[in-house]
Amino acid sequence: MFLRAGQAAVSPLLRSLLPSPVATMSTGTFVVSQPLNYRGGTRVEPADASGTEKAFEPATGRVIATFTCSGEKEVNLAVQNAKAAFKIWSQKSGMERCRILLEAARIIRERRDEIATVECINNGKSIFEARLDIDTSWQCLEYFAGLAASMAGEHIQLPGGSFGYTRREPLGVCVGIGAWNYPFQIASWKSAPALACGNAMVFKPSPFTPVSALLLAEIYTEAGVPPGLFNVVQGGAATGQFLCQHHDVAKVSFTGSVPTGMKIMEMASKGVKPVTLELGGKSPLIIFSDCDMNNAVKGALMANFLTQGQVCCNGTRVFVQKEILDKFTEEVVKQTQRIKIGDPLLEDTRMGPLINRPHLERVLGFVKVAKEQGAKVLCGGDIYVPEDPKLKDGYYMRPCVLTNCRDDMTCVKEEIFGPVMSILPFDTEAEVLERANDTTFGLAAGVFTRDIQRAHRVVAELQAGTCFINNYNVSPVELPFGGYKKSGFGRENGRVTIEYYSQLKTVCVEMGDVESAF
Ligand SMILES: NC(=O)c1ccc[n+]([C@@H]2O[C@H](COP(=O)([O-])OP(=O)(O)OC[C@H]3O[C@@H](n4cnc5c(N)ncnc54)[C@H](O)[C@@H]3O)[C@@H](O)[C@H]2O)c1
Ligand SMILES: NCCCC=O
Repeated sequence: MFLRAGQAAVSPLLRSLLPSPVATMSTGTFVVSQPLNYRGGTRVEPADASGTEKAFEPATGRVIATFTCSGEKEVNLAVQNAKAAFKIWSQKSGMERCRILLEAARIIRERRDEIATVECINNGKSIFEARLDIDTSWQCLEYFAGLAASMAGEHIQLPGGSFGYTRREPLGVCVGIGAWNYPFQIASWKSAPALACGNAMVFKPSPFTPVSALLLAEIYTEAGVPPGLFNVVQGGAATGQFLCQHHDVAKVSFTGSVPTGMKIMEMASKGVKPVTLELGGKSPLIIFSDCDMNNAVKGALMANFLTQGQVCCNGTRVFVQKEILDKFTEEVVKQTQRIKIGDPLLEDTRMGPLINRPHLERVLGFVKVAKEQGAKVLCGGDIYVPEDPKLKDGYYMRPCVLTNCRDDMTCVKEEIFGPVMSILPFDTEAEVLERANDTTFGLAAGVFTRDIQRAHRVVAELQAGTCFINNYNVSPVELPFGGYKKSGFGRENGRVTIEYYSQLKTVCVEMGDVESAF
């Protein structure tokens, strides 16, 4: 589908979310007037409320939706619907589930542009990036569709012809709670393995980005899942708490900050429910002097400026070996200054606005504190006002590169979650490893070097769940993703994720007589 810059065609699916008739979407025009909850295979207004929220278009600062946050009654209804659908879905064979998930993947692929457009409008990331997020979403559905058909237990021989076998069974109703930085991708990465294993899901998006999960729900229905298998409840902390405390919920998969993750774990512990926690990070990126400089510079930008720096696994502590510090820094600054900031729906934009005004101010506050603590701003770190008048109330800033950084500075220790890179010089491998690991987080890490032995030696020592060698922030769905230390536990993607959405039953079969102790 070919689109004019700043515009996207609208399919019937999306038109149902919009005031009709609408032929195209462009920045400053999108409004959602339809209900944003999804239950029992259809959009619904929640049965009760725990407050209201507004969702914004970060590019313009406009309100695009005002919606009711779900109360306990609505959460109960969503869980009941999921329970009913679970009974049907869990009885299907892996092949049957596989076919439906493949159909959902096909629909996402077909509607890639419109889903990406909604993501771009509600989140602020560039359309270029949003499309890549949608790609990793349908790929994830395809991947787990494939695994659905091949999930199997073991057969174990025992003495005297007796034997045992294991069955991999679904958990029941799983809850997914998402962050705002990858709204559609997070909903897909949680629901695809959950559904592939035979579970049902109630998903709660971030109240900042409520829209795209609804598109996923409609796609699942169109692909043929039973009504109620994937439900969406909107809301903030209160709605999330009703979900986590619900006695019919078997598992909670959470993506968000460490403080919220700790609360989720505490709530889940009361019902002895398993949790997956995908939390924050402050990841190191180590650039050795023998690196390929071009790739290392590109890697540093990939590690810091995707989605306006609002990426959990970003490599924001960029350790550079002293011999190449000046050359590397000069090139990173040059390329950072070239990043095209502006209307995220334009094809050549590579950096849109941050998620909202308070977050923009928080990120700018980190830059201010960094300066007070002695860091030097080499570029950016200030508000950017695009020329287009309709963007004047958007939440834009210039991407920032800091030098003169020390390990004890706030900008080096805390997750900023914005486009702020801290450059830190180092001398030796042993020294940089110790400094890289000196953090309570452990989500990701990266190393650039041409020395293959050093690369593997270093990643073996890095305390991080995902390590990149000579690249950064690529997300193939075949690879497990998740954290060490306070960045959480459990994994998303890769074969191992099946273990986090299923339980193992052991069946012991006696072929002889019972040898009783009595
Ligand atoms: N590791 C990962 O895969 C990953 C991916 C994306 C984002 N993140 C992290 O997410 C954070 C940014 O996202 P955020 O600001 O949306 O995080 P957040 O913790 O504020 O909110 C995340 C979700 O939790 C809900 N929530 C808040 N309080 C709750 C409570 N008491 N009970 C239940 N639910 C509650 C929110 O409504 C939202 O849906 C960053 O720290 C980032 O690193 C991690
Ligand atoms: N593409 C994966 C990013 C998840 C973290 O924010």
